[in-house]
Amino acid sequence: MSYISEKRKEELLRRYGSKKESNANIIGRPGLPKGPGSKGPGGPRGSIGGGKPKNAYATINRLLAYIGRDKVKILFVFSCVLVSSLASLAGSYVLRPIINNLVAADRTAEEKINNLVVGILIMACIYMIGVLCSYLQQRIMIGVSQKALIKIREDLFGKIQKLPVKYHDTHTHGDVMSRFTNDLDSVGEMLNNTMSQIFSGVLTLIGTITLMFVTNWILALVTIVTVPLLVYAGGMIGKQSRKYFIGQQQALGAVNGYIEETVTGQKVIKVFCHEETAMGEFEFLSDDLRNKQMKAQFFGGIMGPVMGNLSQISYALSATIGGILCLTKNFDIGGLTIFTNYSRQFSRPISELSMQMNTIFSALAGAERVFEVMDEAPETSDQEDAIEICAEGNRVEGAQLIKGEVTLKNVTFGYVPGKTVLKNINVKAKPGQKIAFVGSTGAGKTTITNLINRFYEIEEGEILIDGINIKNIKKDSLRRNIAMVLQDTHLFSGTVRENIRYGRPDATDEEVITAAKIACAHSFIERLPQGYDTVLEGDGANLSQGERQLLNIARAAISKAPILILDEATSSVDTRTEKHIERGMDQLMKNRTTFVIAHRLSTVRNADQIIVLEHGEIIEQGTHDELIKMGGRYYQLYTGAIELD
Ligand SMILES: Nc1ncnc2c1ncn2[C@@H]1O[C@H](COP(=O)(O)OP(=O)(O)OP(=O)(O)O)[C@@H](O)[C@H]1O
Repeated sequence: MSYISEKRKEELLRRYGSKKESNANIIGRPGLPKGPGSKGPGGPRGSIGGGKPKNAYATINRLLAYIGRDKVKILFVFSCVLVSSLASLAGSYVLRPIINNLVAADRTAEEKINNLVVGILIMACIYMIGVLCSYLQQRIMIGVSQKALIKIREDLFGKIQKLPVKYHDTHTHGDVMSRFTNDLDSVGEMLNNTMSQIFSGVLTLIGTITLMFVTNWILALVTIVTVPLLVYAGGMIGKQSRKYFIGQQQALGAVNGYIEETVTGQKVIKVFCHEETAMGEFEFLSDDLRNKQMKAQFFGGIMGPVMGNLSQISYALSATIGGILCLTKNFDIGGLTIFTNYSRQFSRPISELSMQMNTIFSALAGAERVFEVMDEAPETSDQEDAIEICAEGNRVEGAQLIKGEVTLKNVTFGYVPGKTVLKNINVKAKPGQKIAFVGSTGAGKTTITNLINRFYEIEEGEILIDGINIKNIKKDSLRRNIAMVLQDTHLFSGTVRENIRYGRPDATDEEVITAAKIACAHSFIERLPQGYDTVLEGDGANLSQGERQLLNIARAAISKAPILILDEATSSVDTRTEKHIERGMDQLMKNRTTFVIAHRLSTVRNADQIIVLEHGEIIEQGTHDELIKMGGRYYQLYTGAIELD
């Protein structure tokens, strides 16, 4: 194992442990072992931070609202829990007359056997009813909780679709994913088992104590003395196991986060020969997980034995005092037998409830994280009088026809308050014109395009399309009229044809091919094994970066939007291909108002206007020839006197 400094160790734990909570879900997550008699699938599996929920009461109410949609079924489930808990208590209670009958001196052997058979049959019936109710309760509850969970998942997914781009820009994918996986999992586990287990536990506890008092109040008082001890021990062990369980989940998150990063970064690791370092760091994180896991599993595992042993104290006490009462106070043997049974049983619900606290806490914390997303402000909704727009080639009834003139008037914008990214931007693009933005990295080029399609709202200035403020246009309609080719090429799982058609779902097969031809993608698609029907895997991993980009261009080409935004659209195709698709691009841009962002200045030479941005401000503006004549920044960039940095 290669040497890892203490500082790096701390860094690994901090960085990966808190980074991607979702990662805890990549590889199986061990839960705590089952509590004694627990019906659940193990300990809590909440989110890593699964500490205490912040507002448990409100969260429970919201969860109940989801579950409460099936009121009748819930009522039935609780009735079943009630009957099965009573059956388990009554089953033991029947033992009393059976034993008393067996030890009675005034009965014949035949009478004893008859009574025994009847007693056993009654007992069997009671237990059968209990088993049936447990089965029904389990089946129905799973149905109800799964339905509630699906609804929560749908609501969450629906909300994600409505969140503004800003939300996705400020939250890691891992964080969003973890709400769908870890957090919803732990909520599901609680809904599946915990609710009915708590109810059954409380009922069994109350029932056992009541029957103990009914059987013999003196013995009951003796047994009750041990309750505080049981509650204290259960609480203490539960607290410890909760603490170590969170540590275990964090360590697991760290291991999985490290795996994810090294698997996705395999090429870079190989290029820089970091294999051994990666192995060493992984072993360190793995060891840390093992240590924390051992503690978590230990505390999870000792709950049952400790509670069991403590309940032996009350068992021994009640057996001794009960024996004395039998001899001196006419206490019946049957009564003593069932009492000792109850005193043995009675620690079970307490330890079960203590174990459930882990699941409940992590599930409520998970539910809170889910509801947190649901409560996020959605994208600003359209104004009531917002209008629809359409272009000549794609007329929509009732929509205002636009030609595609785009005007930015005194636009000032910042992503975060106090940090201005764009300062007083004024641009006027006439219909069909090509406007190019050039400038160094971080100058604000992409930001301008983010504002035109309202990914972000501007505070100062206005953006107009054919004189209409974009705030007065329905967002859907606005975006339908702006086609974009983004820097990051994203393709969906599906065929090449489906991916191109994403730009306009009602496009015909011929239109798909025409669009591909415009983007110069047709010839490479033809060479694919199934041509247009080739299925793309994992974001188009079976294509080259340039080919992916050509599909993105085809997707924009198929749309009939009058405004086009090309953000580094040809950056990932080689110069030869770029030359090749130039003609296609010209055709794509024909009759469309186009905004081009390009690092290669040769591609923007023929633009109607070139806008040079520096630190969010326009420093030069004009045609290529004008700017060259001016001999300023653009001239320097173009002649290579300075480079874009
Ligand atoms: N979502 C965001 N939140 C906060 N700041 C951002 C965000 N996106 C961009 N920025 C900042 O805004 C500034 C302009 O970014 P922008 O992406 O517009 O630059 P660009 O000119 O397109 O750069 P490049 O040529 O590298 O793509 C940068 O300083 C960047 O750090």
